[in-house]
Order: sequence, then C-alpha cells, then structure tokens
Amino acid sequence: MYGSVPLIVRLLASSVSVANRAGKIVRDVMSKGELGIVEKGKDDYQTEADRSAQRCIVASLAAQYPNLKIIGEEDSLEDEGEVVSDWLVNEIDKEILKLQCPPNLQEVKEEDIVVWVDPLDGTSEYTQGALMLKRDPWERWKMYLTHPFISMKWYLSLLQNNYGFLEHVTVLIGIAVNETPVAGVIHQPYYKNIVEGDKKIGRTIWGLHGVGVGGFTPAPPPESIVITTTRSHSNPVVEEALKVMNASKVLRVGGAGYKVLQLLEGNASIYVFASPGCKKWDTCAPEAILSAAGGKLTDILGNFYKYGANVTKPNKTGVLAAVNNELHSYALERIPEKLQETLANK
Ligand SMILES: Nc1ncnc2c1ncn2[C@@H]1O[C@H](COP(=O)(O)O)[C@@H](O)[C@H]1OP(=O)(O)O
Ligand SMILES: [Mg+2]
Repeated sequence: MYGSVPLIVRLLASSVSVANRAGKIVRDVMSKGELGIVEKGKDDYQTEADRSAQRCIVASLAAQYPNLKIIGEEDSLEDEGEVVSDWLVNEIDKEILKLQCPPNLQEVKEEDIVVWVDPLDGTSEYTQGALMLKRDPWERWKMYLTHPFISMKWYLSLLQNNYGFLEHVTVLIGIAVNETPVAGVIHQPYYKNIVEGDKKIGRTIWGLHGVGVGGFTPAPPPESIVITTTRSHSNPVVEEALKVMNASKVLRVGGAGYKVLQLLEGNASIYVFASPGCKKWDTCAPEAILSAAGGKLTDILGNFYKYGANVTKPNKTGVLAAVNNELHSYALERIPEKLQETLANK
C-alpha cells in the first residue's frame, strides 16, 4: 500500500507504531502486578514485560518485513509462547511516512538492515518502580522481601525518590544499515505528557539520518559540564572515568535510552560509562537518534561500534556520548590511557 515510500521510512514509521504498542504492554504488565522476574545473570533481570514486549515487536516487524534480520535482547524466546493477535501491529505512523528520505538511503533493501530491539531498557528501574507503586506499606514490604536485588539502603533511597524511576524505562528499536545505526525509536511508556490540555502517558522519540529527530523538543547542552551515567551498574573504573570529567554535576539515571534523552533535552552534556555491560540493543536506537541530531556515541576509546548481524553483542569497551563533536572530544581527551587499556583488555 505504501510501496512507493522508501523502505527505511516505512520501517521507521512501523517501528514508531510498534514501540507504542510495546509500551502499552509494559504498562499493562505493571498494572497486573505480576512481573515474573527471572535472573539472567549478575545484575541482569528479565520480566514478563520484557518477554511480551519483545514478542510484540519482533512478530509485528517480521510479519511486514520478512527478510529483515531482527536481533532482540530476549532472543532465547524466539520460538516460545504465542503472539496474541492483539499484539500484532500493522498500523504505520502516517506522520513519519511523510518524511523526505535522504538520497543515500532511498535504495536500502531489507537484506542490508539489522534491527536491534531492547523491549525494555532500564529493567532495574522498572522492577524497583513496581515496588514503589505498592502504596500499601505492608504490601510493599512483602514485595521487597521477595525482590531479587535491592539493599535496605537502596530501598530507603527509593522511598525518598517519590516512588521510583519509571520514567527511565524505554522501549528501543534501532535500525542499522550496513553496520551503522541510521534510524531509531525511543519510546517512554511512563512519560507524563499534556497534549492539547489532556493528560497523556507515554511519548515516542525518533531519528533518521539526514532528516533529523522528532517527538520531543531538543535543547542545547547545559552551560557547565553535567555527566549522565549508570545508577545501577557502577564499579571503581566507572567512577574513575567520572572523576576526570571535571563535572559540575553527575546525573545517575537508568537505561541507555534515557541517558541519551538527557543529552538531547539539554539536561546533561556527556554520557560516560566506562564498563562492559551495555549491549548492541541498548545503544543502536540511542546512537541513531543522537547522531541524527548531530551528536556522537562511541566506546570509551572513541571508536564507533558496528551493528552488523554477526557482531558480538556486548559493548565491551563502554560508552561515551555527547550532543556534539566538541563535547565528545572534551570527554575523550580526559579519559586516561590506562583506563582505556583496562577496558580494551577485558
Ligand atoms: N552489568 C550489566 N548487566 C546487564 N545489563 C547491563 C549491565 N550494565 C548495563 N546494562 C544494560 O545497559 C543499560 C544501561 O545501563 P545502566 O542503566 O546501568 O546505565 C541497562 O538498562 C541495561 O539494560 P537492560 O535494563 O535492558 O537490561
Ligand atoms: Mg537495555
């Protein structure tokens, strides 16, 4: 039906609609209250929301674009469980379809593309948010006792943080062409919005190389250096890389998607994470959107990651990102060589 629209624009338009549906699944699982938390590895968890949202995204895109290579965080699920028809999205965002495709992307074919999917980035923030949504203190305490990974100190800090960090949760769909992220979607299921006077929940941010970004209002970086980094996966090397930045403030937030939003919305200047842990599905969509806005996302050594179908999944050498080249160079120059070597040899 939209065959005259170049593939990359159609795929981005479909991804926006699919991410919106996945975001609703994420909220529905939370409302039902049964998260079904499974421990995948150290500090690495999966919930019913991750599983269901991934099924929705992968099945919906595969049905419309059968020759795409799609790689998702929860790929071991591929053949398990049915995809209810209500999760199969065939709508396509009409506003995105109107975008003018840049000449260098007009001939892209499905075979040139890898789609990287993180159905729920910020799983720690999601599960801790669920805990904090239990308004009845006794119910909350009971859930805390069965929750896998929160220390008492952290529990108390969550209580002080106005019931958690659900805005940090995102759904990420990144589109890489010939190994480079060129388009992407970051959906925030818990973003609180006012649209034409009505309260709305959720928003969807997109980016396309050569076109730009949409779904939010970009803002220039803060006047002094503000760093954004992990709140749940820190270690001494991560802290060392923060110290050398000479920052006026450090924003510790969850998820790679939400950290890149901090850069795009002018709340932070640089995203620094000097550790393995992030994977290609965490950074593909954020990198595509950031670079469409004129920014740069690399590893801690200043090298771009590649997003082809056969690359290794972990971003072993960390993340360094900024809204412009100048801030990226500022940060890169400050990372000690020794620290770069430590990560490169991990
Ligand atoms: N040590 C780790 N183990 C598992 N996932 C990690 C680790 N470090 C980072 N991540 C993933 O990278 C994202 C950004 O990290 P952080 O929030 O710590 O800055 C996280 O949301 C998490 O993705 P996910 O939540 O999808 O599992
Ligand atoms: Mg993630």
